[in-house]
Amino acid sequence: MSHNGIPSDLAGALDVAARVPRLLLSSDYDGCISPLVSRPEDAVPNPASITAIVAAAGLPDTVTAVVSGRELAVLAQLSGLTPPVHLIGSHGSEFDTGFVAEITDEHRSLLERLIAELRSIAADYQGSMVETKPASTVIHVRNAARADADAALERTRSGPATWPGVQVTEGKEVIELAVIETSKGHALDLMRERFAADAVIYLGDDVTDEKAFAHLRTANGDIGIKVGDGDTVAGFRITDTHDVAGVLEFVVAARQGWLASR
Ligand SMILES: O=P(O)(O)OC[C@H]1O[C@H](O[C@H]2O[C@H](CO)[C@@H](O)[C@H](O)[C@H]2O)[C@H](O)[C@@H](O)[C@@H]1O
Repeated sequence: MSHNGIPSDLAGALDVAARVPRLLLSSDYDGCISPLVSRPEDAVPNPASITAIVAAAGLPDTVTAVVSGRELAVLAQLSGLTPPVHLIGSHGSEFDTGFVAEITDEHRSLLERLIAELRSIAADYQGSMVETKPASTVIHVRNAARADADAALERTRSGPATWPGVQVTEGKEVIELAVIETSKGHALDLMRERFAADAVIYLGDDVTDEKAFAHLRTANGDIGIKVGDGDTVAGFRITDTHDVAGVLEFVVAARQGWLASR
């Protein structure tokens, strides 16, 4: 280990990435900037991570982004982050300019049926609940007894998750059913191109973040950092949200030092 729980190989890679002409520093929200909690509406960000992201956004030629599964408005409210930090919601499909794909009446009608079906499933399993977003709905089972949680998830998998036109994402004690395709990887591609970033750093903890890791160009200096356990294609791993703050602070300090020395 070297700095703040950051493995030394990761610290070395971050030190190189911090010296590129144009850097995109990006992260997932839940499980990275905020610890996972029982109630989604209580997901408060780690203040150290917020301070570091805001500091990075104020540096020359440094773009910052939070790419979340959350609805954009909720992400903005929970994180408290504002421009120049870029917020991208709905698993990479919802920008401040709107959704990357049009949400049609047909999509909205399918979404209404999905919400009704998930609510009917959740009603049968104490502790489960349904979250609604503009292009998707989520069944949450974190607060249900294990057997109830498993049964609710299985009914979702074998029921509404099989309906035509439904995009399924399994996450941490959740299954999300969307009516449009989403990809954090495409969101990173768009950001990279828009800001002509020479390197991209991305931190994520969940299955949905694997699409982001898969779009990184690690041979060119991009860095993917998996937070916590689980299979991943990311090149590096750290333990928890405290380490996320450590990584963000490390990048800010390294880039400030490099910028000052030029
Ligand atoms: O892409 P993210 O920013 O990580 O968002 C993914 C999902 O996060 C939320 O659910 C997760 O966090 C909750 C609060 O800590 C937790 O209770 C739940 O079990 C987790 O799965 C959010 O509610 C979802 O809408 C996001 O898609």
